[in-house]
Amino acid sequence: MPASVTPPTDPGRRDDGPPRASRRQDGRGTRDDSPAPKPWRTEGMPEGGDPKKGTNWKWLALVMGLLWLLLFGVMQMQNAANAPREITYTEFTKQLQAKNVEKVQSKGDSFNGTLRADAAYPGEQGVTYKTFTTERPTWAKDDIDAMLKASNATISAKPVAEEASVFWTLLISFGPILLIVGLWILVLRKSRSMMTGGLMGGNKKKAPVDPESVRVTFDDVAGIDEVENEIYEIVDFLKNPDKYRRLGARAPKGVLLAGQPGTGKTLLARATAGEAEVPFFSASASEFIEMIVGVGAQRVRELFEEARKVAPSIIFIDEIDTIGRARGGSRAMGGHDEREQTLNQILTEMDGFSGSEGVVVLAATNRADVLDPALLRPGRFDRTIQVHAPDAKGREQILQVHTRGVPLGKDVDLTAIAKATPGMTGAELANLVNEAALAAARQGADDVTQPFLSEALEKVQLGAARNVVMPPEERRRTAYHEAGHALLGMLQPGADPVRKVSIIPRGRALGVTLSTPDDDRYGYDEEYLRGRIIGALGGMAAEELIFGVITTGAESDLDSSTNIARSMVGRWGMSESVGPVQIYPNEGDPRSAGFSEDILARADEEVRRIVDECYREAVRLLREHRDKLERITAAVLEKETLDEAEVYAAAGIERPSPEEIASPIQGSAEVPERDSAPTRVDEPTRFPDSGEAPQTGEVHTGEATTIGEAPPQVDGPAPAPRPWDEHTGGSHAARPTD
Ligand SMILES: Nc1ncnc2c1ncn2[C@@H]1O[C@H](COP(=O)(O)OP(=O)(O)OP(=O)(O)O)[C@@H](O)[C@H]1O
Ligand SMILES: [Zn+2]
Repeated sequence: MPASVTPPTDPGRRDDGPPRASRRQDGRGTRDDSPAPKPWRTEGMPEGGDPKKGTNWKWLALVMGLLWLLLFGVMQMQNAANAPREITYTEFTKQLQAKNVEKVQSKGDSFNGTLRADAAYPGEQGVTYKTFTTERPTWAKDDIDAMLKASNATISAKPVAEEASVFWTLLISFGPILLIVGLWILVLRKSRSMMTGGLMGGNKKKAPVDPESVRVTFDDVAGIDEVENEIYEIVDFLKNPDKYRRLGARAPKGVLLAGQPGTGKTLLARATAGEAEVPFFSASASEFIEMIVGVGAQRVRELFEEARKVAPSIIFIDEIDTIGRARGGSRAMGGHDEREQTLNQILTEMDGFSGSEGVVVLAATNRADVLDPALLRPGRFDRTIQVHAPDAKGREQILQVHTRGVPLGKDVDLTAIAKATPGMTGAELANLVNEAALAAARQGADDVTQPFLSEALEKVQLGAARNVVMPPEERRRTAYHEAGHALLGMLQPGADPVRKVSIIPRGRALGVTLSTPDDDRYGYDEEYLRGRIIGALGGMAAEELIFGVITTGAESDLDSSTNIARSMVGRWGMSESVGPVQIYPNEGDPRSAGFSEDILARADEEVRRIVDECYREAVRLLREHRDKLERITAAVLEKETLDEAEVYAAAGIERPSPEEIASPIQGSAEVPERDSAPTRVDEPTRFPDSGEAPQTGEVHTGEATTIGEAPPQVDGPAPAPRPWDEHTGGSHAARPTD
């Protein structure tokens, strides 16, 4: 059976095949890419309730500075007009004799005073003066007293001209100091916000988003009703806090949303805020971390501070695992200290507020299994809500939500699309609709008809076709390779039906075989898994059978088959020799989990044995059914792409009925989600990078875990996409063309 091309869903697909690429093209709310001063975004802030009062300092300083400059200027002008002029004693006596001196004040031999009428200032053309100062030579023999009296001047011992200038004097001496202090505060504030905000980017402040325009409600979230129900309690608390407070109940402080990417965790968090009509602060955990130790913690502090100011409110922290990994875990972002400090700050903040404040922290992760247990303790994220990929009904509802604003053709059958897309997440479905709408727009169509949607689905599932001409020999080899996958997929009892075989090059793949189940499957038995391995090796087996050589084209096939075999042995207890123990930990080296070299070596042997057996079986089956292989090859060479009916017809095999496929599974395997880390091919020992595994002490019932309908288990094993999802399954990597 062909290793199926994925419903392109899973978190960490390794190849760069195109189905993955479009995950983030959907509208992701109000996230924007412009540099923001704080690493979080806010929505639904009450009007005028911008808690960033601090920035007022800037204005204060600016205003103060301007005011001082203004006063200084005025003062200068006044000085220019009214400043006492220094005049000669001769000029003074002249004015006295002219009886033009009104007031005089003297101290010792210096005089200053005011004239009755402006007088021409000697020595400067066209300049007049009214106030003056002068110095009386000590040897002067004139009778100044008599002269003053004769001139009828008022004589005083108090300063005349400077009376008014006390204020100015003060201002002159303190103004600059005030200005400097103001500037200093401004600079301080600025540098602090640079540290905590725009260290790496600009400092543009983002205005709080208009509450109306961003309101997302539960109407926008489809197909995950059971999760909505769980979260509704929080909405209710935020809306009617008194109802709960009266009974002494506290709101949950933290809720962890766990689930693979694109399942709508962010959307759900926003909708929670939207439903409760409270401000929404969102940040990605990785954005807290910078190179400078302490910045992350500072940012966390500020975020909580702001959220508290406008409580009730919701804080959403995405990708919490980037900082919330168990301490000592590897692959942490940023420096170790920085990560830990940031995490500690989050824990401190959460400890610090009582639930009655009304700040609820929602966090999202797709690696709940690697989180630091400290995060999950009571009073922190003590509630985990599993958000699963939707089932067929859910997918249909999601398609409905996303086609609300799309004019659909009459022929569009959303139910059929939902059926054909097992494993796809909300984000992928949103993207599917968008791709179809884009294609329709490109062709100038009036509405989005079924062909557009089918084409988009093919593009999303298989990848966009590449416009290259393959050499005939290469094409033939690819045709046999894909036919091998397809035929084995059809021959395996209970395998997922083959949907499509194509030898049109897409992305890195030269050809693709797609097979998906009729219904969502949640668990897999050993036979089925072996069938997957046999199918995955079918391409390579066909090449060896027909051409007698093996090419590099089977790389991703080997990758996926090895991965399945490893999980069977090391995670799902399907090897007698190793036994029902889980020797491959979620992360890191199994040696560190305390397993002996001996058992690990045995596991390696077992993996080898399983893959060998499957390969031999693949070659045997293809040899036995060579006629069918030839017919499929001929058909795909002729038509390039075969759909389900065509490929079964070419092989002369009857398509299995849904009952045959979806047989109840005994002792099913939990299929883990995979880790997002790229697997290094050069590693001598590769451990399955699988994520969600049954927790220690967890009773595994062996029943298929359902996605969607079943009440989500809090910390139980999460059903997940197939571990081989990350590969374009039946497709094979491009061989070097030369
Ligand atoms: N249940 C759903 N109903 C409607 N739309 C959905 C649903 N799930 C996902 N989507 C669509 O997919 C988009 C992306 O989903 P979202 O960002 O919430 O996923 P996520 O689980 O938070 O992913 P990540 O783990 O990468 O943060 C949403 O904006 C929405 O358009
Ligand atoms: Zn292949």
